Amino acid sequence: MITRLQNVKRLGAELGAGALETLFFEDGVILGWNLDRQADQTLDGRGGTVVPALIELHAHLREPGQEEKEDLESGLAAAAAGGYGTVVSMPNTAPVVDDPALVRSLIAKAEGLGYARLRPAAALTKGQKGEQLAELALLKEAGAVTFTDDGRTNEDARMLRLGLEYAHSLGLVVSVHAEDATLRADGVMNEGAVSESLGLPGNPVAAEAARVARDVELARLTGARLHIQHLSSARALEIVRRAKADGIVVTCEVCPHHLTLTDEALRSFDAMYKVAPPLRTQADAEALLEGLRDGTVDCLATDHAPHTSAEKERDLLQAPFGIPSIEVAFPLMYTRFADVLGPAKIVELFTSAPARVMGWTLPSLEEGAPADLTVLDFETEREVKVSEFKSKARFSPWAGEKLRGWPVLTVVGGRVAFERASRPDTNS
Ligand SMILES: NC(=O)N[C@@H](CC(=O)O)C(=O)O
Ligand SMILES: [Zn+2]
Ligand SMILES: [Zn+2]
Repeated sequence: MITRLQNVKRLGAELGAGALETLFFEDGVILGWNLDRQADQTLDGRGGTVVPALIELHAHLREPGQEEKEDLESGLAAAAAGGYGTVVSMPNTAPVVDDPALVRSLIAKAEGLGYARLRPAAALTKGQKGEQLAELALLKEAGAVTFTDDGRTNEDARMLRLGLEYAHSLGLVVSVHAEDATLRADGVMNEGAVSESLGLPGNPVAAEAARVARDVELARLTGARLHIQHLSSARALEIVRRAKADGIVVTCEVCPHHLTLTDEALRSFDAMYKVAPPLRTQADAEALLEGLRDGTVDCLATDHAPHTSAEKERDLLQAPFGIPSIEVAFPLMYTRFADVLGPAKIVELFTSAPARVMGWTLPSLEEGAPADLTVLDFETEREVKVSEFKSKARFSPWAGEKLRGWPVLTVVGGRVAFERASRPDTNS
């Protein structure tokens, strides 16, 4: 079946300046632009800008075992609504994804849903306990794309060393939640002036910086590919910057919440803002933005971490860590930072950049590439409405904010995975 996607612009130097073009694809593969071909189906891009579908390297989809928070269907539908065509899911589920059969069944189930593609991360250690390596080769064979004990920290340095070496021999990246658990202790927010004034237990920047320093040394030792997840502090970023200058193979991601929120938000005592690593200071957020600008930060990832409203309504000491953001990440980053970074750079940070981190073929809209694409509307301002979320987590730090850059059409493997109602405020 041939599909034509009409009325779309390509991302050029000047936003909105390009001519309206038509992109053709057949059976999930791009045929080319403006062809003289008959089509069986026509999609309308409504004047939006078409880019390769976004790639998410870090999302908690909670299946199996925590479906009250999220499941594959709600999580991948939410991802498609956020413009993503590919999602790397975290393995801190119940049970943990440390079993090749589970990896296979998750991928098979996701394929049947028709939303974003699932490319699961598997646990680095059995049960994410840090005691024994998981069966990395078999997990890779089953479809796991990276190994991580995210949700937990890699306290045993020797185990991480072994994991890095083994993963490297398989050609895969190890992704780490870099916080020293003993230093982080029972901290519920960033340790600093705000935690002191609120009398809440703090988690110091040193917990992250010290762990990043250790892990960078393990990357140096092994020559393996280390990816640091959700980097949150200026200090840790500086360590990555120096490591890169030294030629160490290390990559890192930052999350929208660490760029747009600070520990001041905790003055509300709202556990919605409780996340690991914690929201830091304005100076940290600015340093992360500079890291994006100068290339020290490799890509954006959401760390979409849904929980039930009941869980997040508990007090700060009791509530679980995590902020969901997969449905708003792109418009949020675009609206806040297009003037600093430029739209093309922001798109890159959500597309080629994560692919490069994982060592995947770079996404493209040229002939022969998979028909995974997203149409972005840079013009229409729409409000963040949690009632419209596909995610089960119907709360957001950005609820009520007016944003631009919303995905209006997401196509995965040539099939429509998401389409937004054409006018805002018509359906709610
Ligand atoms: N980031 C979080 O605050 N929470 C994540 C775990 C994690 O990413 O470490 C979760 O699974 O909820
Ligand atoms: Zn983590
Ligand atoms: Zn995470």
